[in-house]
Formats: sequence, C-alpha cells, structure tokens
Amino acid sequence: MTKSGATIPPRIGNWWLCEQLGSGYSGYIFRAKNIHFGKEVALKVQRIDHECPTNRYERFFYPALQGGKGMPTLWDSGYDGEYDWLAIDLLGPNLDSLFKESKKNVMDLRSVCCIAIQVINRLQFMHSRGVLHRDIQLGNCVIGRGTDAQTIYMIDFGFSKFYIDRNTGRHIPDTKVKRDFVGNYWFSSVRVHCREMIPSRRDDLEAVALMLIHLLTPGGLPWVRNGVPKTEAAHDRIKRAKLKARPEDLCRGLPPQFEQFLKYCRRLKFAEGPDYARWIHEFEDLAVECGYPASSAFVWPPPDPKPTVKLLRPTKRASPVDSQEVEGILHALARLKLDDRPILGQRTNIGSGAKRESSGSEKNNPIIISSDDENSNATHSVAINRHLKAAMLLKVARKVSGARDNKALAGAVREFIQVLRETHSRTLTREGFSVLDSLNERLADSAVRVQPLRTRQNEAAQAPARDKRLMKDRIWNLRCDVNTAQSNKALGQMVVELGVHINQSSGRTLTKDAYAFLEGLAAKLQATS
Ligand SMILES: Nc1ncnc2c1ncn2[C@@H]1O[C@H](COP(=O)(O)OP(=O)(O)OP(=O)(O)O)[C@@H](O)[C@H]1O
Repeated sequence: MTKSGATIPPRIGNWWLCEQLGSGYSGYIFRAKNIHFGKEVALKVQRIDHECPTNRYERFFYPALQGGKGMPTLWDSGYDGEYDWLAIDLLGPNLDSLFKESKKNVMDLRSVCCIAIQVINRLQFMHSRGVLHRDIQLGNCVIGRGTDAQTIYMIDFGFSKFYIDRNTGRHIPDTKVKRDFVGNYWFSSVRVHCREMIPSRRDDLEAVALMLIHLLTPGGLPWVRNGVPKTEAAHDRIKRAKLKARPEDLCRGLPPQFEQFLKYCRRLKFAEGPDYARWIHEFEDLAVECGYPASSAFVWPPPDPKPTVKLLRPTKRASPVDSQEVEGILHALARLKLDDRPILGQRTNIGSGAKRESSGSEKNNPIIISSDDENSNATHSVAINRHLKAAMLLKVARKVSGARDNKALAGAVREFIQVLRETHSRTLTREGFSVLDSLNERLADSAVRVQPLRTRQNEAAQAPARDKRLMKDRIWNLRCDVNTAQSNKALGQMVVELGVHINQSSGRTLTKDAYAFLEGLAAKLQATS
C-alpha cells in the first residue's frame, strides 16, 4: 500500500518492496531488495497504462548517462503484470525536502554555491552525452548515501530529450511553432514556460539559475508563493509574474554572480554551448572569496557558518553595518595608503553592491543570505571583506599600470603579496588576475597585444589532462628561474605562465611556490631598478 492509498504488490520482478521513498505524477519510488542477492535499490514503479509513461522514456536515456559522476546507475528494468519498473541506485533525500526540513527561510550561501557547482557540472556531463534534462528542480536533485552523501545526483529523466540527432549528429532545429510546455512551474525558463519555445541547453541552465535564486530569496521566487496552480487562470498568473520579473529585481541583495548567471543564460542562443567551466569557477570563487573552503562537497546540514578568512573585525555586532566595522575597514585602508580615487568605482557590481547597502529602505537589509541573524551578520562581514579585498587588489593593479620603472613595479608586487597574505588568499580572484594582467602588460614587449589571463578559457579547456604534479613542478621552476631572468620581457612571460597555471588549477590555487615566485619577482625588479 502506498502513502496515497494505492495498492502495489509486495513483490515486483525480482524485488521485494520496502518503504516508499517518494512519488510523482506518474508513479511511486520504493526502497527495494533483490530477492536473490539482497541488493538494495530504488524501484521506480509505474502502471503500464499510465497516460504519462515516463519510465518508458527514462529507460531510453539511462544508458547514455551511465558512468558520469552524480548519474544514478540503472541496474535493471522490466515489466511485471500491470507495472513498468526501473531499479536504480538507492540514493538519499532530495534538496527540496532537505531545505524544507531545515525550516530556514533561505539556504546558506556556501550550500547554494556547492549546489551551483555540482548541478552545472552534472548538466555539462548530460549535455556532453547529447541529453537535455528539461525538468531541473530541487526534487530532482538528490544526495547520495553514506560516504557519498556530499554528492548531488540528478534523477528523473522522464522529460529528457536528445538534443543531438543521433543519426545526423546535428543539433535539433529551432522552430517558431509554439509547443506544449514540458518542465515545471517554478524553475522552467521564461522562454520554455512563458513563450512555449523549444528547450535547449540554455534552458536547463536557466532553470539552475532560478533554483539558486529561489534558495537565497526569503519566501522563494515571487511566483512560487501561492503554491501549485490549480486552475488555468492561476497558471497564467504564474507565467505573467515570471515573464515580467527582471533579473535585477529577482537578485536584489544577492551577490552579483547570480544576476550575471541568469542574464548569461538568457543571452545564450538556441544552439549555443554554455561555458560551464566559467560558471563553475565563478561559484567556486564566490564561495572562497566569502571565506568558505575551496571544496564543492555538499555538506548538509551546513557546518558552522564562520568563514575561514580572518575578518577585519569580530563577526558579532548589533546592526549590519556598525561603526566598529567601518572603523576596521578604514584602518585596513589606511594601512594600505589608498589614494583619493574612489575605491569601489572600478567594478560595476561592487559599485552597485555598495550602493544597495547604503540606499534608503534597503539600508537595514543588506546582502540577504540567511534568515539566521548570526549567519547573515557573518556572511555580510565576509561580503564586505571580499569587496574590500577586491578594492585593494584593484588599487594594486592600478599601481602596477602606473609604474614608471622597475622600482615602482617592485613596490607594487610587494603590496600585491601583502594584500594576498593579509586576506589569507588561497585562491586568485578575478581582481588578483587583473594584477597579473597589468604586470604582464608593463613587462611584456609593448608591440604584443596582451590577452587577459583569467579569460583564457579555451586554452585551459583544450589543455591535455592536467597533471597536478607537473603543474606544481612548473611553478617550482618559475620560482627558481625568476632570479636568472635576463629581461623584463622574460619576467613578463613568467607572469603569464604563472597566471595560466593558476587558472588551470582546480580552485585557482595560490600555492607556496606561487607566493615565492612573486617574492622573487619583487626582488628581481628591485635589483634591476
Ligand atoms: N534513486 C532514488 N533514491 C532515493 N530516492 C529517490 C530516488 N529516485 C527518486 N527518489 C525520491 O522520489 C522522489 C520522486 O522521484 P522522481 O522525480 O524520479 O519521480 P517522478 O514520478 O518522476 O516524479 P515527478 O512526477 O514529480 O517528476 C524524488 O524527489 C526523491 O525524493
């Protein structure tokens, strides 16, 4: 007997049914044991004559997805009397139930970043196998069990589709003809849900963006607040609300990456391949810049929210921005002898973030990340810390660009190291890359056009499988060779190599050797001034 009262036999195929794990529109999922071997699986059971025979479709996609991280194994499938069944890996709870059970109004930023990294990764894999998911939602993301509990799995391929024609190898064609909506009310993209267009890779990604924004918004996305629509009129209201919601309104108060990600997905062309690596890096960077560990493991419940970077001031305070915090920031700025240029003016997202924090009604409602006071205070502090670090690094980049001789460059490199050390940087952020770019520009042959290091995505993607040891060895070599470089041009080339290696490393890590190289560079520039 199922929770909804339907009667299902105790045995289907070679499986004894145990407790029910979940249910959907078209069937039920049970924990089940093999009658011969005792192996445990999740058995997805559906009536053969169901009007929406999703098991039949899923059976078709599983083989294409086997072997990918976070893709469940299909162990067996078959028909037994009135039932169509699939035996798949037994997994843990879905993200929707984990979040609801936490009773929090919003999810913590670190968990959201981990979900972003892992789910984008899963989609990258599915898309690489020519498959669209087409029903991205929290209930279709489940965690593993036991030692695998930090991995997010994608399930429910009942709405999936091959977007690469398997005969021609071509992308499916777009068409202006309106089509029936396939997906879910909450997270399906505007194009698919409201404009009835054909889903492609961009729409899977937009659903991820909406899911992430939902998790960080108190009460969730505006159109989910009235629950599942029961009438066509209610469904139309959802579509209208979705259609008119601007990314900047949906993402107000969130770190800028979320708005940028949503806008990016909406700008993609129908058949365009998304830059998955870029967004995985963006969310990795965001987590690290906010002081969380450089790991995409989804740790639930979230551990102590305290950031690992040393804050400039204690985290506990009465109001989001108090005088003590401002004083701490001013001291840090004074120590770095900032000149009179606007410190936040170089990066539009920082500028708007700062504006938001100080503008009228939102004054007491800065970056909304958690309903938990202590969490949001801590996160707010690290966000300010992150902005401060960004401002410091941009200032160093400007100093490098304005340097007239090697002595001034040496001073700027020393300041760069000082900022990195003071902020306990283990990852080179986009502003850190700007410093390397400026260095490269000053040192390189002026006839050569300098390509930004951090955006050399293609180079990184095309690189052969990266051997970590080899990479370490190369940075070690740079550290040793910097002393013997014969010209500024050679030093510039070394800066490029360093940037490329860091960009290719997982988590864009600043190793001890990288720090030593920068120290050697400062010394060399000083010696040749
Ligand atoms: N392999 C599994 N291991 C553990 N739990 C699972 C597994 N597969 C599904 N579930 C649970 O059952 C729920 C419903 O699963 P699924 O989405 O595959 O069913 P469905 O009938 O296709 O649902 P819907 O009609 O809502 O799309 C999931 O949210 C999850 O909680």
